[in-house]
This record gives sequence, structure tokens and C-alpha cells, in this order.
Amino acid sequence: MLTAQVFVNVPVKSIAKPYTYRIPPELAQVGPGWRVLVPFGGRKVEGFILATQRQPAEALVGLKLKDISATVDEEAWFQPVMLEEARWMASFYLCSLAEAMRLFMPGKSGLKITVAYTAEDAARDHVLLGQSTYRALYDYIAAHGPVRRPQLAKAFPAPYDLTSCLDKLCAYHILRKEYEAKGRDAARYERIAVLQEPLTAARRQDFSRRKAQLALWEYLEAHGGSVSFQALKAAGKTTATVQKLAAAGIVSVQQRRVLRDSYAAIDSTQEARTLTEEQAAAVRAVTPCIEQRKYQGFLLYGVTGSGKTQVYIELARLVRRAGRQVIVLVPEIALTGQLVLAFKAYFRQDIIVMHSRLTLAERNDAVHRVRRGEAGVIIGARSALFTPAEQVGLIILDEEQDMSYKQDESPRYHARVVAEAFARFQRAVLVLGSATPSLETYHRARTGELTLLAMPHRVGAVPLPEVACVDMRQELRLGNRHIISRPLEALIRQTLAAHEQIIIMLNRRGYSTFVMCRSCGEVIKCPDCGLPLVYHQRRAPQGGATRGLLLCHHCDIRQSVPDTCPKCGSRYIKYFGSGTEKLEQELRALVPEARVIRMDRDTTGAKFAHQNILRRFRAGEYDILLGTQMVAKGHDIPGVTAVGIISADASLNMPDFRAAERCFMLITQTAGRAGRRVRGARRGKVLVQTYNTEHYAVQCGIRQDYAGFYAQEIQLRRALGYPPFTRLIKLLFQAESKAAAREQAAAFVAACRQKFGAPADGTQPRAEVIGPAPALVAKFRGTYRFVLLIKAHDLAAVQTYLRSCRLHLRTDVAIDIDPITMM
Ligand SMILES: Nc1ncnc2c1ncn2[C@@H]1O[C@H](COP(=O)(O)OP(=O)(O)OP(=O)(O)O)[C@@H](O)[C@H]1O
Ligand SMILES: [Zn+2]
Repeated sequence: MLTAQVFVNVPVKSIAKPYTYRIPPELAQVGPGWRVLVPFGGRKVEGFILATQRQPAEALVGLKLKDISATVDEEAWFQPVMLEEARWMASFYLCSLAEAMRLFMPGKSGLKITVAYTAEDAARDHVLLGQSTYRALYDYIAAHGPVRRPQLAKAFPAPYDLTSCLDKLCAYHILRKEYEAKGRDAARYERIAVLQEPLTAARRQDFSRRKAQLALWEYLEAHGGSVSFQALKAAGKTTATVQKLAAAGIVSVQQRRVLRDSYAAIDSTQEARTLTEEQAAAVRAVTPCIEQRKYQGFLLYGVTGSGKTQVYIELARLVRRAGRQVIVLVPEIALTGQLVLAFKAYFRQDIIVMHSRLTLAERNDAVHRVRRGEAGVIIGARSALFTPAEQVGLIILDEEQDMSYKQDESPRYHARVVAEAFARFQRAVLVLGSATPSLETYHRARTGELTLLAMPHRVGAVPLPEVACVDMRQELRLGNRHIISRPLEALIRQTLAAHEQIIIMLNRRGYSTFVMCRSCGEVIKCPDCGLPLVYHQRRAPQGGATRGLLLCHHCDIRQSVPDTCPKCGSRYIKYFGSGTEKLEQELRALVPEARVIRMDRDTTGAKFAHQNILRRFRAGEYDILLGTQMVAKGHDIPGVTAVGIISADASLNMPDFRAAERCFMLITQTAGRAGRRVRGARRGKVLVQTYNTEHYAVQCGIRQDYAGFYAQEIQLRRALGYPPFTRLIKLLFQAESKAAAREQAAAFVAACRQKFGAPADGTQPRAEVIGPAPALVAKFRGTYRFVLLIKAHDLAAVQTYLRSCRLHLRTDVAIDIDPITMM
């Protein structure tokens, strides 16, 4: 008898193990990697088959195995390499295998399961049906065939106790509950005419009097033998003619799945270009690894505007020519329209773009295009890593330092780490690209774990911009309390006068960053998470003033603005700190003639909002683009000659060892948008407003001196034992009382120190533990949260230890390997 080990797709940690099911004879085709429907705890749920086994019937006696109910797809969803990858994810990130496998499915669960009730005919005369309440329900269901719950709820409204009546009738087998699983992907089909017989001279003779049919036959011959009805109609062929040829057996009418490609309409062209010497050298270095089909990791370290995209494209072409697939990861797909366009110019329809705003159906269609071999270049944000592609030859991470490569819910994976693991499984080449590589990556390139490919010059020998800084303490002394300093104001005016464009970055959205009572000092905070609420000023649709609202940037709670202090009742409520809304207002007042557009999370809610803003700015419809770090990401806009960076150093005050790195990168990346096409002796101009003019992150940022920054930062990291010299693991303990949360965390700290504390032989401990400390969000919706941080010299040893403590099965503990925030 055939049995299967099935992992059920249910988000509960305690059932994180496979269950055995019987494979009924009619489903004998299933094997490892198939998605199936199985009965589980009185319901039907989706499951994944891990393995199948043939066992003698005697061995199963008394086990009461249930049958697999149905299959979900026509083939295995998980190829063997994907199962391997999922297993690796689960073991590395200490999540359940189901959690890891869910990542590989568009929409997490491909299934929508509905319940319908049917009346058992044989139970027509059951004694229970003597009662009129039951009788009415039974008769209704008998008359209407399988009936779904919502329809019953309408027919039998309260006070009728539908739930208990249904339960009872089902328990006595008078009604039958049926589960219906539907793929959520709502596949669309079209009719096509497929030619069955070649058009010979003799046949042409036969049809000489049937002109329309002959014309259709010729048309089909000329168009590859299969054409959709829609296309035939457009070509003036009627359905009646098709039917006649079908009746004669010359064509067959078939259904074909229509795969929506939301990027099909986007087209771009590109004249052939010659690579710069630096680009060509980079391509040459990678080529042998692609040919040999072996894993190797590269860091493409190219300054802003050095043409990294073109290197990606050349490498991707090599891989596609070898018949393998390419995954290109970008931090935020909405902000990377230009990269997509550049790829489109070379790969046309051979691309799928995985976009968070695609509908599930569009996503499924995209995946099918890859599976059918219709597309082999997959572009998307971190989740694109999990696209079911079996022959990946190249994985590229553009802007590899970007924080959005980290997923902040379980499994808390980092796309850079996963990409490397997958590249090894698939024997693919890994290319990490950046102008400001993460310290971890650059360090690995220095030690030879990654091969360094450097492109120190901009394309066309355009110089890097000239960056200066404005000391905001000095501005304050001079009596300027505005967000915009006088030098920046001058730069704005200069740029406008030259009919050029400027980008201004302020990395805080909203109007005022916090609201405080001046009488008692109370800061208004989010009731759920305790973080200060941010004041947003919403403009009324027809102009005129509206009262804004208070918003929590952590959990999106909205509140109206109080008239008086919630604590002391005072009316002296004041707004502090400036966000992009206020900056926009100030800019409009300062240079009313300028055309200003803002890009932050509040102006980009609609489907293609980012693209539209960038397109219009690029087309010269605006003079000033202002916004959060969104305006800093990789944009290549010819008209931009100047950039203003407002309080780049805000992040320096964060209690986080990466604060300096973030500050440096933000300055360098934002500055890198300026003067990418200037000619002659000109250079782009950048002004950085700061309160920390002497800080090395600011100083190196101003010089765009990555090497200098790295040299200083790496010393600190070494001295303090932070990455890249250790790997971090953050554990978050949650409990309903503060004492319990702290105690749980403290007990674990003690256990950890016991295990890893100073070894007797005086060697370096394999791990150090810091904490516990209250989390940044110390209390969230009634649960208290404490964090502890493990600095691991031996990551695998710590992972093994956590597993042996069964920490990964606890729902009150969140495990974060390689966290990007410390609190
Ligand atoms: N070989 C080439 N010949 C001519 N133009 C090129 C060539 N390679 C790239 N370019 C152009 O140079 C510009 C900069 O390239 P790209 O945007 O890829 O830079 P980048 O290295 O990704 O920079 P950033 O790190 O700022 O995103 C683009 O406009 C691109 O079209
Ligand atoms: Zn909140």
C-alpha cells in the first residue's frame, strides 16, 4: 500500500511535523513535491508531500490512516531542488518546514476551500426529521443540491440556530459536508484553432470552391498552425468558417490557458552599446563560471552611475543563451522601473516581473510562464527568489546593502543569505551589486570569499558630484529656524535658474514627527505599541484647511488630534520635528514658482504611483522631487544636477551598531543621483545638512569615500565583536506580564552563558549574550516584549543549541537570525 508523508499548510508551530496519509489508487501518480488536499482535524487543508513509501498492508493495521483527498496541481509543485532549499530554510532560520514551503507558493496558500452541504437521500425518513426545525433545513438542502453556508445563512436567519442544526444533522449522517477546493488563481482560458492537416496542392484543389475555408487554412499555415479565436476574428475570419474546417477534421478547437503578463505592454528599445572597459572586464571575470556551471560569488562594487545594470544584462544574456534562468532581485520593484525597462529592451517577453501589487492571478500566470519555459528572466523583490525555476544559472542582487532584503516576519530571512545558499544548491553564479556594499559583503570580498569586481568610474568619464556640508548648528546661531538652510536655498534657486532639476531627501514622512504637551512634557503615543505618534496634515480635496491626524508609523493606528493634553488637560500642545509634508509646504512658500512633487509612502498608495511620479519628473514636468529615502534609490535622471540631503544624520542617534553605516550609505546613495550626465568641466552639486559635521560617517559620505569609511568602521566592528566578525541572533520573548517576559528572557540568557560562556581551555567563547532589555516596542497590544542578542562566533553551534532547547517550537519567542534592527 502506498503512503505519503504530508506536511499540512497550517500556521501552527506545534503541528510542525509530517503526517502519514494513504494514497488512494486513483491518485497513484503523486510523489514528493506534490500539493494535495488532506483531511485534517475535521477540515480539509492543503498539504505538501515530502516523501512516499510503499508499505505492506499489515504494517498499517490499526493506524487508521486517512486518504489523501485530491491533488491541487497537475504536476509536482516542488522540484527536488526546491524541497532541498525549503529544508535548508527551515533548518537555518529555525522555522517550520511548512513556513519555508509556503514561501514558494504565490499567495502563500494556493487554495480556497469552501464547504457545501448535501442531503443524504437514504436518511429521508430519519426520526430526527420529525422535528420541524430539522425538516425545514433538510428539505431546503435536498431541493437546492449542494448548498454553501452563506446561502443557508440567508435562508435560515437568526433566531434559527443554523450552526448547531447543521452539526447535529451531520453527526447523524443526515447531511453530508463536502469540501471543495478551488485554485485561487482564477485561470483564464481562450479558444484556439489548431491545424491538424498540412495544406497540400491536392487539398488546395479540393477546397478551390470553398474560398473562405481555404483562406483560413492558408492563414493558419502562415501563422504557425495555432491561432486564437480572438486573433482570427481580428484578421476577418469568422467563427463559422473555423467550425466548418473543424467539422472536416482539418482544425481542432482547443482551450488554452491565457497567461496575463502585466508588463507585456511595456516596451523599450536600446541601441546596441559597447561596454566600457570596466564593464567588459567584469563580464569577462564572471563568464568562465557561467560556462562551467559552478557556484561562485562576486561583488560588483561600482560607484553610482558606473553602469552596473549593463553588466547584469550582459551576464543574463550569457546565462539565457546557455538555456538557464536568471533571477534579478531589486530592493523595491516599484522604485526600479528603469532597471525593468533596461532588461525589457534586451529580453522582451522573456521576462516576468514579480510585483507586490500584482493580483494573485497575475502572479500565478507569471509563475506558469516560467514553468512553461516562456520566460527565463525573473525580476522582483526578495520573494522572487522563491519562484519555481529549476535551472537557475545566475542570481543578481542589485543594491545588496538595502535593508528591504530582510523579511520582518517569520521566517525572518535575508535575501542575500538565501540567494547565496540557493545559488550553491543550483550551481549558479551569485552577483551582489552596490556602490556602497554592506560591511559584511565587502569584508568577504577582501578575504576572498567573494570575488571583487570594481568599477571605480562613472560611464562616459562623468565625474562624481561635488559634495559640501552645511553645519545646522551654525544656521541656528545665525537665526535660521527653517528646514532649508541658506546655502541649500541658494542651490535650489541656482538650479531652477539653469532650468535643471533637484532632488531633496528628508527621511521622515508626515508633517511633525511628534506631538508634546508643553505644560507637562507628555508626548502623545500609540496606545498599541507606545511609539510617538506622527502628525500628518491632510489637505482637504477642495483646498481649505482640515485638521490633520495622528498616525503610528509602526502599526498604522490613526487618531484625531486632541485639543487638550490627554494627561494634564492643558491646551498648550505643540508640534516638533519636521517631515516631508512640512518640507513640501516650506518649499512651496520659499520658491512658489517651482513645480514640486513629493514621493513618500503617503503619495504612492496607488498601483503605479511610484512609476508615474518618476516618469513625470524625468520628463521635466517638475523641477523639484522631494521625498524620503525612496528618492535615493538608483534613479538615473539626466536633468538632475543637484541634490539636497536634509538631516542625513538623524539615524546616527539610533542605538544600533549599523547607525554609522546607514548614515554613510544614505548620503552616498542620495548624492549619487546628481550630475550623472553633466558635460565638460561641470560636476553635480550636493549639499548635506547636518548637526554632526565631524562624524566620520558624514565626512566619508561627503567625500564619497567608501574605502575610508570601511577602514574606520571595520575597526570598530572588530573591537566590539559585531558583524562581519560575528553573526547575530536576536530573540524576542513575549508574555502577558512584564515580569514573566523578563524572567523568561533572563533564564535563557543564563542558560546560554552556561553553555557558551568562557571555555575552560581559555579559548574564545563561541557566543556572547547581551541582554535582556525591553524591546523598542516594549509592549504591543497587551504583551510585554524583551529582547536578547547573541553574538555568535560559531553560528551553527548556536542554531543547534536553540533547536535543542526547542525554542523554535515556542510561540512566545521570535527568532531572528542576522537581524537588521537590534531592539
Ligand atoms: N556601456 C555604456 N555605454 C553608454 N551608456 C551606458 C553604458 N552602460 C551604462 N550606461 C548608462 O549609464 C547610466 C548609469 O548606469 P546605471 O544606472 O546602470 O548605473 P549604476 O551603476 O546602477 O548606478 P547606481 O548605483 O547609481 O544605481 C545609465 O543611464 C546607463 O544607461
Ligand atoms: Zn503603534
